[in-house]
Formats: sequence, structure tokens, C-alpha cells
Amino acid sequence: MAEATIPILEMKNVGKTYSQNGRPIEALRGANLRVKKGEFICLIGASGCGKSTLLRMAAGFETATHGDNLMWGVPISGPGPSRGMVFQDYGLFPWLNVRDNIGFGPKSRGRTKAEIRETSDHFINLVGLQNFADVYPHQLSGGMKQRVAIARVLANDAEIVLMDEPFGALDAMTRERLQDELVEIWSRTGLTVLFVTHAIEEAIFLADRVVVMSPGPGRIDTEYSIDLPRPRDIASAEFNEWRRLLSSQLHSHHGRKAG
Ligand SMILES: Nc1ncnc2c1ncn2[C@@H]1O[C@H](COP(=O)(O)OP(=O)(O)OP(=O)(O)O)[C@@H](O)[C@H]1O
Repeated sequence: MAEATIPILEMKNVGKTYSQNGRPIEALRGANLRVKKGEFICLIGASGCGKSTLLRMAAGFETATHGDNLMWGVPISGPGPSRGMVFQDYGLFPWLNVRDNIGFGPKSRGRTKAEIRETSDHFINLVGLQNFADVYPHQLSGGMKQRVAIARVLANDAEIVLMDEPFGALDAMTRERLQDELVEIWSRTGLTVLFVTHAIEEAIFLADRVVVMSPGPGRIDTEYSIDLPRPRDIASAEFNEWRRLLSSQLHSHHGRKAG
């Protein structure tokens, strides 16, 4: 099969049962997901529906209890640099400047000084931080930290970036700015992104495809391709139509009428 037709990430009938004080907790049942290279996928759903579990399985931090969890058709057997996790606090090393944060992965994999410099400069340019290479994380804005975090996973050869509610704790204005920046980096780099969120609007703004999950046990319910042109206008009638549709779908899971 040609590479283009193999999904970068594929879950086939994946289930996950945790054990909590000897009691089984079925976090995920029968999940099927195909992610194509370059797609931006948002996972959305009520608390406890297995979003983080699914993301952590894609990262290789968790193993499936049953089913197949594949990258380029090969079983994922543990964490690896090709799947880069970006954490809510960005996980930057405060004692390293931007260049050294980005060069950390290549350095720990034994690359030469010249190679590390070339790689970090390449990704510094890619995310537009040329003037900030020698600056430390505490001197950066939230948006810049995000750019460093993404450049760092890219410099580590990530093909897919996994993000678990990275903007969950931010005020609305910062959040909107970071969403804009993320879409801009994604469209420029051809990255594949799997992004967990609770926020309907965020999912519609970011995603090519929104995957709606539901709890008890966690499962994938429905997928929607968001066919709105980019950059997306959150005030448009079409955007509102998506907001209404997803809201009513999510609220149907816990019996509340969508407003
Ligand atoms: N390490 C674990 N051990 C035991 N149970 C777990 C573990 N991780 C998650 N669970 C349980 O699995 C279920 C799914 O959790 P998960 O964190 O994947 O959901 P989520 O949709 O990401 O939730 P939230 O939106 O609140 O972060 C929950 O019932 C949770 O309590």
C-alpha cells in the first residue's frame, strides 16, 4: 500500500480498562479512529469520556487493553519522538534559552554541535523566533512559549503533535491568540495535530475534523468534518450553525437541552 493511503495514526476497535483499587474502570470501548497526515483533529466530550486516555495511547504512554493502536500501520509500543506531546504548561526547561530548549532533543540523541545548531536554527526560523533565540522562557509571552514547545517537538522529529487541553487554563483573549498562532504554525508546517478540548468553539475554530466522544464507558460517538474556510470567522452564520449542532449533540449525552 502506498504511504499516502496509510493513516499516520489508526486505532482499530481500541479499548482501555484501568484498575482502580482492584475495580475495573472501562475508560474506552471500541474506539476507531483514522488520522491522515496533515489533519487537525479535535477530540471533544464530557469529562471522563476517555479523551486523555485516547491521547495518551496515541503517545504510547498507555497500552490498549484490546484492539490495534498503530502509527503508519505499525503497533505503537511506547512513547517515541515521532509523537510529540505538548503539555498545558509547555514543559519548557526554564534554565535553557530558546535555542537550547529546541536543541534539547537532538542533543540528547547525540547529534554533533553543528547539527544541533542547524536543526535548532531551522525550527527557530520556522516558528518565527529569530529574535528570541537567546531569551529564557520566563521572558516569553504565552504565544512564544507555545511556539518554542512546538518547535521543540518538531526538532525532535515529531510527525504528530498531541495536545491535551493546552489552553484550558487561559483567559479568553490569550486563548484566542494562541489558537490563531497554532493554526498559523499548523498550516505552514503541514503538521498533524490531535488536540483535546472541552470547548466547542475552540474545536470548530481549529479542527478539520471534530471527534465527539461520550462517557459511560468512554467511546467515540460521531465525527464531523468542519468544511468552513480558514481563517474561520467565529461570528459567521455557518460557524454558529456548527456551534448549535455540536452543542446539541454534546448536551444530549447528559440529558440537558441545548440552548
Ligand atoms: N490512570 C488511571 N487509573 C484509573 N482510572 C483512570 C486512569 N486514568 C483515567 N481513568 C479513568 O478513566 C476514565 C476516562 O478518563 P480520561 O482522563 O481519559 O477522560 P477525559 O475525557 O480526558 O476526562 P477530562 O475531560 O475530565 O480530563 C475516567 O473514569 C477516569 O477516572
